[in-house]
Amino acid sequence: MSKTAYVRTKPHLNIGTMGHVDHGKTTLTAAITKVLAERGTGTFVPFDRIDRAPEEAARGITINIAHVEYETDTRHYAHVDMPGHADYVKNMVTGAAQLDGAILVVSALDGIMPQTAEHVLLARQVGVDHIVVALNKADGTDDEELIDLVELEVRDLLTAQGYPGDSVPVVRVSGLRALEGDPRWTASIEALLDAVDTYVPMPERYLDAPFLLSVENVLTITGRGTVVTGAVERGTVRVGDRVEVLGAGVETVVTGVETFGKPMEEAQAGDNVALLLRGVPRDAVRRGHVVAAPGSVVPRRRFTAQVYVLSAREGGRTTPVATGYRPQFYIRTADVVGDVDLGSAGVARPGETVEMCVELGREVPLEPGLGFAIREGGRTVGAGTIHSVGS
Ligand SMILES: Nc1nc2c(ncn2[C@@H]2O[C@H](COP(=O)(O)OP(=O)(O)OP(=O)(O)O)[C@@H](O)[C@H]2O)c(=O)[nH]1
Ligand SMILES: [Mg+2]
Repeated sequence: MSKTAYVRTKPHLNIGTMGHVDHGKTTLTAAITKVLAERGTGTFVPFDRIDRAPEEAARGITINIAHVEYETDTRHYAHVDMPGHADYVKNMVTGAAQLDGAILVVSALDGIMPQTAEHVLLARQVGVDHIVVALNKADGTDDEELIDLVELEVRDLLTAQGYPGDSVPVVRVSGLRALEGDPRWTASIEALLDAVDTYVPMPERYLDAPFLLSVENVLTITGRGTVVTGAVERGTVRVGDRVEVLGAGVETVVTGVETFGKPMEEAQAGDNVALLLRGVPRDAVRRGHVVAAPGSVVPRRRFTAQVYVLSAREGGRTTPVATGYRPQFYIRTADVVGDVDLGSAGVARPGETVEMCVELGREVPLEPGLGFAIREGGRTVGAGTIHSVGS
């Protein structure tokens, strides 16, 4: 590989924008890259380059297209811009699973909307412990009291979902005006980035654990082979390492490691990477498969979990679920059907937290503490954490 190598000079964190459709996530993402490009620690990524479809970008070993990278004075960030449309919550779940922190984008003009609440709930469930709020479109009104009300509403929502709503940073911004170069609003983006830098702590990285990466995307590079992309959940990986692809049932060797198109000597827990795998046919690997150190994880079908069944108000079901219920389970990047057994209780009503036994339709690597979402007919109906794992 002749490209400039990635040099690890600052701690790396994964961050993302989430929030209701049209509240300005992509505009804000573009504005952040513009402000940092002007500081000299990033490259400007225009709106239409962030918002394009993944198929259009499947060239070279590259990261999932919704990712951009930038640096502040103290950190290197990979930033994923998550779509707000309900159909894309699945991406949100799997994307959020790897976030060290999130920027919740709420339009100051519209306030919290159904997907604002859904994303916060999912973020909580998949273990995103730190949220910074961008009250976007603050250029659209002079009515500070209106924005104060929206801020209160957002703080209440965060508190209700178990976040410290009173102390979460809430920054009034305008992605659009900052993109246009308006100094007042450029400063608002600086303030947002400072809040992210200081409020989101550097997470603990399990570098000594056996390597594990859950596959987000699979690409083919003509003449070179199959590439998988995703975030390294734990451990490290280098060119020449043997790995197992769970789900595909193959063991192979990593022949290339890159981040944002730059070769890396070693990828570590927390890094967003692309791995070139020797001799693995393109159609053998899928999103949801797990690449891991050989023999380090055992795929399972059964587990017990504590599950919160979303209320109708949160976009969940209006009727209870019962033993025999068969929804989709979103675990890491996998999407698997599963049979629910509610034991002696037999039913769970929307708004309740219950214990359940689940038997998945196929084996996936499972472990206690792993979070997941339950989806049905294109919407999230539950969120849980695995307690114990069976056969
Ligand atoms: N006035 C104003 N409009 C904005 C601002 N940010 C975004 N917009 C407008 O809001 C609309 C939606 O912006 P996007 O950035 O596409 O929103 P999004 O959240 O990425 O939308 P999805 O990806 O579809 O969920 C566009 O017309 C933007 O120009 C802002 O700060 N102020
Ligand atoms: Mg968008």
